[in-house]
Amino acid sequence: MSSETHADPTAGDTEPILTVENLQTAFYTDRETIRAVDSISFDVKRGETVGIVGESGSGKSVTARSIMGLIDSPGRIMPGSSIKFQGQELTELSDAEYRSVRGSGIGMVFQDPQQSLNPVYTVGNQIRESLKINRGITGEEAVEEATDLLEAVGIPDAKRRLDEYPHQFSGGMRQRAVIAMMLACDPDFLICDEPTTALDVTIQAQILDLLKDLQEERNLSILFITHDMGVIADIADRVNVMYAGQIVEQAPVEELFANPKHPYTRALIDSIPGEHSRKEGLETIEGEVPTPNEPADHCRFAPRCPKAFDACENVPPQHVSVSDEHDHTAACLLYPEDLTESHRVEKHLSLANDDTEGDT
Ligand SMILES: Nc1ncnc2c1ncn2[C@@H]1O[C@H](COP(=O)(O)OP(=O)(O)OP(=O)(O)O)[C@@H](O)[C@H]1O
Ligand code: NI
Repeated sequence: MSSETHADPTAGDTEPILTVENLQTAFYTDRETIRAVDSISFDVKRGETVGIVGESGSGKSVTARSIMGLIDSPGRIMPGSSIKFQGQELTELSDAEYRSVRGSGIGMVFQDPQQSLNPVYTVGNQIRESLKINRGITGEEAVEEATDLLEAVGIPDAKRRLDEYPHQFSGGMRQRAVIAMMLACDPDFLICDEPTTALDVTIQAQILDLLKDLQEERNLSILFITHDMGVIADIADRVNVMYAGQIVEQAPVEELFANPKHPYTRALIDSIPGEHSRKEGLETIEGEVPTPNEPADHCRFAPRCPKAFDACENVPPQHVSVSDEHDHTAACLLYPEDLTESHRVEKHLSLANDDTEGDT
């Protein structure tokens, strides 16, 4: 079950543009069922940047691909999952309807710009093609619009560079060109999956600044995916921390860094290079994310958790509020802190039962 939102109903702008509820995406391989995304819920409001952070294999990209309608066999979005974009249920769309959402409503920027650019066409050609298909703009008007877009993403000498091929662009400029191509669809929503991971830190900072500027100018909503807590601190308004297919903590960004609650979040923060580590000393997290190939009837982080106790192995932690002031939840049997251990365990068990009843 999702937590109640406390948004002021009169404040139209705080209405979510994207609401993901109970999203489950599984891959059915010969050997096992991989629950890559295992019942996650979060939303994104207009004009804000929501982050998803977690180590490799935690399910970040599968979440993005699920929203974009890009899950192919042997993957499947399970019944009971809901992805609402601007009020429209995306999980029920036909392929053709989904293509039109991708062409106008939602744009996606990947880590590797090559994935979005075709090496045999000039950059200008590709932007003009997108303008034609998605907005019906052609001819001289398209050339002008394409030039404006390259300028908007900070590519110098834009008019000339329209005639160049992707390989003539540096990595950072190529990623800017991809962002320009996404903007050609005039999207309301941008999903960025590790867009700066392949770039060196200076260029990375420039791209993050560009995204912030574009967001402000165009009132874009952004879902930003990264494994890098430093990048999250820089760009996100609210953060979802993901582990083995599940969201383990949700909070506004300052609150998350000031008061991290889930032991996994603490470990992630402590592993930021240069951050002086906490007394409890978890500078790096030992081990790796397990493949989520079993039902989540326990805490998947327990084997790596310094605070785990017996119940963590057989009780599925549920999201509980961990702050009086902020919209901040953690799925961990250590909370709510003011209860005794046995009462906490009881509370999580009862929330888990409510949840399965709600699903049937
Ligand atoms: N096509 C597929 N077939 C089988 N399993 C898959 C497939 N795609 C993803 N998975 C599995 O889903 C899980 C989540 O993968 P995902 O790519 O979403 O992780 P991620 O958080 O994006 O990691 P990274 O930081 O490495 O990009 C992994 O266990 C992965 O092996
Ligand atoms: Ni990924």
